[in-house]
Amino acid sequence: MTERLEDIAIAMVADGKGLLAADESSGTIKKRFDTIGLDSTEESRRDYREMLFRSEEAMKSYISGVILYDETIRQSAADGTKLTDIIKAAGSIPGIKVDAGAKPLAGFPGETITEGLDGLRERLAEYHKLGARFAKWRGVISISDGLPTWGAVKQNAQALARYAALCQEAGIVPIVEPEVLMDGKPGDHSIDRCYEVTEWVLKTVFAELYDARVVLEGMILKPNMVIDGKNARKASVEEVAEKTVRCLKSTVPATVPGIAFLSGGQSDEEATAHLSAMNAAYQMPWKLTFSYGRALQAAALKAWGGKPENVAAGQRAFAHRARMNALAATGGWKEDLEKAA
Ligand SMILES: O=P(O)(O)OC[C@H]1O[C@](O)(COP(=O)(O)O)[C@@H](O)[C@@H]1O
Repeated sequence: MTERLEDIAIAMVADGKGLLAADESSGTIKKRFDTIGLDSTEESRRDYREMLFRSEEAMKSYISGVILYDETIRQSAADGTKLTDIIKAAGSIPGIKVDAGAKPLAGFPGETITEGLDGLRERLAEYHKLGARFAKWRGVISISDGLPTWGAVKQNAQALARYAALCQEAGIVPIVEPEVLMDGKPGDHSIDRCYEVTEWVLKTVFAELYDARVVLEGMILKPNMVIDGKNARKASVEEVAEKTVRCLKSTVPATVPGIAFLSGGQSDEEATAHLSAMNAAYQMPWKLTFSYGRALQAAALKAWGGKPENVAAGQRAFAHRARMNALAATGGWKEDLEKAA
């Protein structure tokens, strides 16, 4: 039976479910493990991710898909079961990060271009065999005086579009992630500047997707929220929700089935509150859910602390955050639920 891209995309944003971004590259996972004083080794990375994927209740009820890293999609659990089989057994879909990271963009000081297009067709064919049914590529846009430039916005959008077209050719749903950083340097930009840049970036990305003949029904968008820079004042939850929804409505075609936000350095509860406020207050043509890395994992990582005896505590922390975000995906999260837990 052939799997239709449209059906995979719809399943990825099923009601009250969202994506777990567990695709930290080696450098990023090392940074995360440093916070709990744990060495990043092939085994510790496996143990950590196995703990998350074996959180049965959370995976079955709240997580529609998991974004994996190249190492993880090939890894097996301590008992020899493939990690992808654990994910599938929970009714969740394995996905894969296929970009090779953001590298300095020649001629554009302070800006980056995401690499990884060379050989991508062949890699996608292999990932499909390994069980991946969706992929992810992240373009990174920084805000500072005079940045971003048109050159960087355009080149990142073109790379995202070429990646997305290759994914669809391979029967893989592309998650298109153009991230306007909130925690870049200096990070003191206002929410209105974030709005302006995000709108520009999304308009450019959808123009490039159109030129590349990407089928919008078979993709998911992973954007940043419209939010103040990390070192600026903090807008209210209502303001973030209103500006984010307005920006998305003016840039994202209604045929896109779903939008799954990145958390980008927001605290766990902020990321949940913002998502819930959008879903509670606005009518939208697409599903709005989460594809969080840090905001889904930070509490679990801390509770686990790299110790086998803390696996159950880590899983409880993960299940709680997954449930809170699943509620937010339908607008039903309340602050009291955090306190009660
Ligand atoms: O290691 P990388 O490639 O820099 O990716 C960083 C992370 O950014 C994300 O795109 C979003 O994560 P956050 O929700 O933590 O911002 C994840 O999918 C990914 O793991």
